[in-house]
Amino acid sequence: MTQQKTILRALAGETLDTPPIWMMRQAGRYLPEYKATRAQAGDFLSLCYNPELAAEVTLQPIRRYGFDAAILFADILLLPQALGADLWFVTGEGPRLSTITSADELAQLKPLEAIHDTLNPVYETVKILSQELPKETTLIGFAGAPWTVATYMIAGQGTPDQGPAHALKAENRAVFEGITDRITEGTIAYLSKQIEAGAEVVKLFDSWAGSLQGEDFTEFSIKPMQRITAALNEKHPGIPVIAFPRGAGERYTGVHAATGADCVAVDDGVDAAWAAEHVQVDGCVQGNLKSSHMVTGGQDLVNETRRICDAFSKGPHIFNLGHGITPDANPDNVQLMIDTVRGG
Ligand SMILES: Cc1c2[nH]c(c1CCC(=O)O)Cc1[nH]c(c(CCC(=O)O)c1C)Cc1[nH]c(c(CCC(=O)O)c1C)Cc1[nH]c(c(C)c1CCC(=O)O)C2
Repeated sequence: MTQQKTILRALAGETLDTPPIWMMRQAGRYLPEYKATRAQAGDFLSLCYNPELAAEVTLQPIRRYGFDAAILFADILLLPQALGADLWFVTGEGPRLSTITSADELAQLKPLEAIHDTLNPVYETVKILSQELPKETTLIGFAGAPWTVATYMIAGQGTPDQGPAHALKAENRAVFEGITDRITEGTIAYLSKQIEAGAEVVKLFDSWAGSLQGEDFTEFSIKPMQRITAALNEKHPGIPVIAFPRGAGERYTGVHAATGADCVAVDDGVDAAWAAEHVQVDGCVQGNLKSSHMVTGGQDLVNETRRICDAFSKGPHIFNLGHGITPDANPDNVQLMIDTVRGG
């Protein structure tokens, strides 16, 4: 089968003259049109659960910039909510959830079949997007990886060092593993539905993988991602998986083989030349540009973009940032990055 979409070609292992490009958080608060649609929806969660408006914000950066991929507009914390956690967002601070730290609370989570009652609007967004996206644009679905989702469910919010999750892991391993297992099963069911609705690629965000030390990194970042990837490969052969164990450092080496992912996303904590030698050697890589360049722009942005393209030019590569674009970014700098990638 000949693969036309550039993102799918890179994910299949092809080295392209110009890397395809998309950007984490490309639909976000740095764009005035996003802020307008979010205001129309009322708040962030109402936007996530409104298929027409969620599809609209997903399409906005495609219209403005012509990225090679669109990422479904949703959030990694919708799955905990679907499992029964209360979820809300505090303006200027971030997410808040009801916490889960005991066997009783674990037993009260909803059964897997029930998650779709909450998540159906997300699948509806995917369906709209698969109709409305330009034919050359790849649609990426996503979920949080189990460790990262567990850190929020256990602490009830984002934490600098994921202390509460590490504490539960040390104090009550059975409950901790019960939580990560439930998230793993839920993620397989959630991503399967996204794929059935039209997602062509899925990405697992393990934003807090970096705080897992020693064996814990293998046990709680790599293994759950491997389980999810294997289950999806079996149910939906041919759908590529991108794994993003953020902050893995030198442990990025071997992540393709250990997880079975088709692509490994690297943050900005590793050098591109190092990642070419140690990570891209095993398959497609994505990421690495510091998102602060989207704020500062200028010649530094151009030089860094070129340096990353050069470092990854000998293998499959998807251009992206090392983490999400921030609200203070200048939309013109995004265009400068794209022009540099595409125009040299
Ligand atoms: C940890 C995490 C979350 N969500 C996500 C992660 C993993 C990636 C990462 O490390 O950033 C992933 C995510 N969140 C969002 C997407 C949509 C797709 C995309 O454009 O990348 C994706 C893939 C939308 C969002 N998710 C959120 C926003 C901002 C909400 C708003 O409009 O106010 C967006 C566009 C809110 C959110 N959601 C989350 C936090 C901590 C916050 C608050 C921080 C912030 O305000 O930036 C949880």
